[in-house]
Amino acid sequence: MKTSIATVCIAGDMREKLAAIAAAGFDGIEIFEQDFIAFDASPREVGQMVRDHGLEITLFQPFRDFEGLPEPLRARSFERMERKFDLMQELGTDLVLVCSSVHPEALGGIDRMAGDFAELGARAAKRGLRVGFEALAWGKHVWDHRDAWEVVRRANHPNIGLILDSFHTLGRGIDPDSIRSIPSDKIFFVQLADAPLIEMDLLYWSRHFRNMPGEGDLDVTGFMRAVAATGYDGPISLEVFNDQFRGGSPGAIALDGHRSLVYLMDQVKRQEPGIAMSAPDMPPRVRADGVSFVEFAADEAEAASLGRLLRTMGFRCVGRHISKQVELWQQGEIRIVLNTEREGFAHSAHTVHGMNICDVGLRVDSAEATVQRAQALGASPFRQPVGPGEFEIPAIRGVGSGLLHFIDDKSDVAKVWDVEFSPVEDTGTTPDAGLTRIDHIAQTMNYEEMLTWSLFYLSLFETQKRATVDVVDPGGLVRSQAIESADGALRVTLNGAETHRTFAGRFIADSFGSSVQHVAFETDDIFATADALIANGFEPLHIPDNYYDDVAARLGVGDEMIVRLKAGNILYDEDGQGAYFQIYGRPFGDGIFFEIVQRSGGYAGYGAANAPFRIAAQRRSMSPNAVPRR
Ligand SMILES: O=C(O)c1ccc(O)c(O)c1
Ligand SMILES: [Mg+2]
Repeated sequence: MKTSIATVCIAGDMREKLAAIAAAGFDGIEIFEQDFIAFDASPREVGQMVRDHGLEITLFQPFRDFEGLPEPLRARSFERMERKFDLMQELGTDLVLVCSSVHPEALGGIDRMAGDFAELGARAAKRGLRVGFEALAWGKHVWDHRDAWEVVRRANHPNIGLILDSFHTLGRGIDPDSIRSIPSDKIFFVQLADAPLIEMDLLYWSRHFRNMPGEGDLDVTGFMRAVAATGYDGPISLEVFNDQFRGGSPGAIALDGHRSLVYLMDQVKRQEPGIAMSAPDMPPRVRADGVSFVEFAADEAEAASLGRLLRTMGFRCVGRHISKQVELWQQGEIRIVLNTEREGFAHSAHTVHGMNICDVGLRVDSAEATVQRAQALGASPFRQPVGPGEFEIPAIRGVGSGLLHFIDDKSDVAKVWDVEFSPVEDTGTTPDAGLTRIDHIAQTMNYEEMLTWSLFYLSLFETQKRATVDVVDPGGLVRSQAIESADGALRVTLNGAETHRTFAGRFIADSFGSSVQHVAFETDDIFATADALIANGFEPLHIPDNYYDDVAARLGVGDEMIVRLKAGNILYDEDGQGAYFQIYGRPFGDGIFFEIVQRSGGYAGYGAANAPFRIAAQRRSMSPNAVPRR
C-alpha cells in the first residue's frame, strides 16, 4: 500500500508540513494548490523539497469549474488547464484532480461533459499527464461518484479516470458498494476522510469537520473494502479539512493520519478477501481483559498520605519491591503501585508532573503481540533497565506522558507480583470495603487530543466508542467519550477540557499534561461498601440535599432509598437497562480522585447526568476555604 496525505491536512508552511509528513512515514503528498501558491519557492524547488524528504507528489489539486461550460468560458478553462499542466511538469507530478463544477454558468449534459474530458485527455496525453474527475457532494450537475464515473466512461480516454473521495460518497449517503463494479484501471486515485455525523450543510461539514478514518462516524472501512474489491492498488490519500487540525501540532496530526491508514487497511485486509492492495502484517486488535494495576509516582510524604487514603478505602499494603522503593497495595483484583524511586521513569514523571498516575497495566492475551501491533500502528515502545531477576514487562508510551504496560498469562510476566515483591504484614489494616476490580480509568486531556487518543485505543484494542457527552462544569464544557470492550472488561473514558477554568482543565494545567485523573473501583454492594468506608474513616465527597430532592422527583426514587443514598453520599443514575451508584472520594494532589461504582442490571453508562453535580462538589472541596462536611 502506498500512503499519501494532502498538504491541507497539516498546519504550518510547506516546509513544516513536509517534515511532519515524512517523519510520520507517508510515501507521498497531494499538493493542495493554495498551499503551493502561498509558499515562496518555485515549482521546481518545491518538487525537489518533496523528493528530498523521500516523498513523491501523488496528486496536484484541485482544478475547479472545468466541465460543461459554454464558450468563451470553455476555451478559457482549457487555457487555464494548460498553465496548470506546465506547473505540474515543473513540480514533477502526472496527476491532477478536477472536481465537479459549481460554476453558475455550467450547462451540464453528460455527453457535453464527457466531450470536454475527451478533449482534455488528448491534451494531457501529449504531455504524459493524467486527469482524474471527482464528484463534489455539492457539485452543480455532478454530485455522485456514479455520475462522475459515467462521464469518465463516456470520455473513453486512457488519460481520463475517476477520483473517489470517501467523504463525498458517504457524506451523501451513497452506497459505497456501487464502487465494486468500476474497473480498477479507471480509478486513478482514492481520497479518504471520515467525519462525525452532524446535521449540517454538506459543504460546510466537508470543509471544517472532516477527520481521519476511524475518528468519525462514516463507514470508511466499507468504502475502502469496495475500492479494494475492484483490484485498485494505487495510493490511498488522506484529504481532511479540519479547523482543529489546521491549528494543531503538525507532527501529531501526521502521526494520527498514518495510524488511521494502517488501521484502516488492516481491517480491510481482514474483512475483504483476495485484495490486490498490501497492508502491513500485524497481530489482530487486542482483547484487553481489564486493568491489572495503576502506578502512582510520588515522593515519600505523598505516598504516606496516599497510603492513609487507600487504607480508609479498605486497601492493604501487601508487598514491597525486592530492590526498589515501590509498594504494592491490593484489594480484590485491584492493584495500586506506589513508586517513590529516586531514578527511572516514575521519578522523571514525578519531577515533571508532581504526584501522578504514571503507568497503567492492562491484562491482555499476549503482551508481546500487543506491543507488536502498537508498534505497527506507530506507538513508541518503552524500555528501561531492569535489575537481576526482574521482569521486562512489555510497554509502550500511552496518553500524555504515561506508560501502558501489558500483562499476560502466556509469558512469565504475570508472576511479577510474586517474584519482584516480598510479602508485607500490614499492621495498620482496616477491613476490606468490598472493592473488587477496576471498572474504568478516566484520562483527562486537552480537547484537541481526544481524537488522537480515541484512535489510539480503537486501533489497538478490540473496543468501540460510545457517543460523546458534554459535561457542564461551572468553568466551561468538558467533552467525555468512553472507549470500551463489548463485554465491559476494558473501559476507558477520555475527558477533553476546552479551557483551563474547568476542574479537568485545571488538572491539566497544574499537573503539566494529560494523564489519568481518576480511577473507578467496582463493588457488588454499594451500601455495604458505603458503611465500610464510613467505619474506616473515609471522607466521601459531600453531595448536597438539593441533589437528592431532584433524584426523588426526576427518577421517582422512594424515600427509604433516598435516605440510604444520602447517608453514603451516593449518586444515582438509571438507564433502560439498570442502575448505577457512585461514591466519590475527595480530590487530592493536582485533582486526582477515586470513585466507587456499582452497576446493576446491565447499566452501560458512566453517570453523565451526575457529572455536573460531582464537579461542582469537587470544586467546592478543592477550594482553599472548604469546610469538611458530615
Ligand atoms: O471543498 C472543496 O472544494 C474540495 C476540493 C477538492 C477536493 O478533493 C474535495 O474533496 C473538496
Ligand atoms: Mg476530495
